[in-house]
Amino acid sequence: MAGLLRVRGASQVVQVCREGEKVLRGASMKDIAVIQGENGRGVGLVVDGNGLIADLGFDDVLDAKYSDWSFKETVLANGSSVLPGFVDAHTHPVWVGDRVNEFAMKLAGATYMDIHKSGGGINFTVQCVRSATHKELYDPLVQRLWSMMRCGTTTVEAKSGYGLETESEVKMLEVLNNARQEHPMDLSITYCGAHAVPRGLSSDEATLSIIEEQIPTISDLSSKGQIHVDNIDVFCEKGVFDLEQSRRILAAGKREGWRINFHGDELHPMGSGELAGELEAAAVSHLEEISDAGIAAMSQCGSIGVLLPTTAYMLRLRQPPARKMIEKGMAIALGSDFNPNAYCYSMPLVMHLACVNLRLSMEESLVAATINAAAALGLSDVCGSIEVGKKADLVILSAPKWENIIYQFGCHRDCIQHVIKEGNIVYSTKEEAIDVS
Ligand SMILES: N=CN[C@@H](CCC(=O)O)C(=O)O
Ligand SMILES: [Zn+2]
Repeated sequence: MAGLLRVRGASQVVQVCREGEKVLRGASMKDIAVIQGENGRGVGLVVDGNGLIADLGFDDVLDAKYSDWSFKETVLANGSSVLPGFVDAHTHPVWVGDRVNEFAMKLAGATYMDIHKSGGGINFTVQCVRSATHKELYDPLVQRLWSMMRCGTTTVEAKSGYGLETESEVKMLEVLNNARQEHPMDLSITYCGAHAVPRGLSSDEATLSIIEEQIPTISDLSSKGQIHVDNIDVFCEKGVFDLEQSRRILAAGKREGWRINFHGDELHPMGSGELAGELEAAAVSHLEEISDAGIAAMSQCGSIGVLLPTTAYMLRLRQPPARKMIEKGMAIALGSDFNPNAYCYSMPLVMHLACVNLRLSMEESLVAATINAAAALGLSDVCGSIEVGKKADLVILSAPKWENIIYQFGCHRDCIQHVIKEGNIVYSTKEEAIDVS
């Protein structure tokens, strides 16, 4: 048999879960599955010709079992830890136009909405994206996907939302679809035409244009196989789209078969958690201002809270009540929220912030950045853990204990040795550890 990859000599393989769990809640978030090497016996795994995990365990056992397999490559993990590739459950990676000046404004006391109202924020990016060509959007997107991959991310949710009218939203979705074909990163694509109210329209007029024009056009293009959309998103926020407008837009997206995954309860309590329960949303992001009733509704319907510690940190917001969510049995995931307001694509840094500011343990952070983030995107049957039959999406560290990827904050460049996507080595700082046969 011909396999794609053999990884051997690791100190530990951090599976995260091993019983085919689709999502972890409550106390089970603390109890991650790890195969630990012992007494000089290394551990590793076998990847089949389709890039899927065929087996894992002690090297001597795997060597005997797969002695008649040949492998395209072997990674000698050399006493280091192997983790699942990270899943980033919330990003805005398609944009042009520099907004570094807004950081100084924020440090001087401006709020997110002050910047938005003064002509900066989303509407500034919208202006730049509307006048950009396909290539001008595609090239930086691809660079950003590589940057994310070098931080260990192998699957990412990616939104449109800087077009806010049909032609430019379609352009953004086309750019994302092209990247999905051409880049090794797995993308879950989200239509976010309700990211802001475009200049010149009221929020009611924008709602109508989304429901009567944008969604039908995108739906038509997807039924012709020209673009693919996985999720629908709305920025449900005071001064943007209110609860009723959000309900109408999300319900219209749901009728198209798109998964509901929206921005809610970020700056003001909007009742977004409760709306998620009513619409059976797959996920809601931010949730700094979620109510107790919202937590109960999301726990009840299995909707996943995607927490974004970079944004709460950058904007000095109240932190989302992550401990309460876990106690109440609500599933939580993590995302980087990479966008021109919060310029961070590093999931290791996101996990670190989640530990310090959201008070998660390192195990809970890892679960939220792998299997639960995959669940938020409906992908936890194919990625998010190291289990037989799943994609061989892996991060191999330079350290023997996995916790280093969170502890060594800002140091992922030194801590990550190899990133593997479906059995192919896509990034490596240690070429000499790769044996090509
Ligand atoms: N809150 C709304 N959207 C983004 C910000 C996008 C932007 O400022 O460009 C977020 O998730 O943080
Ligand atoms: Zn966002």
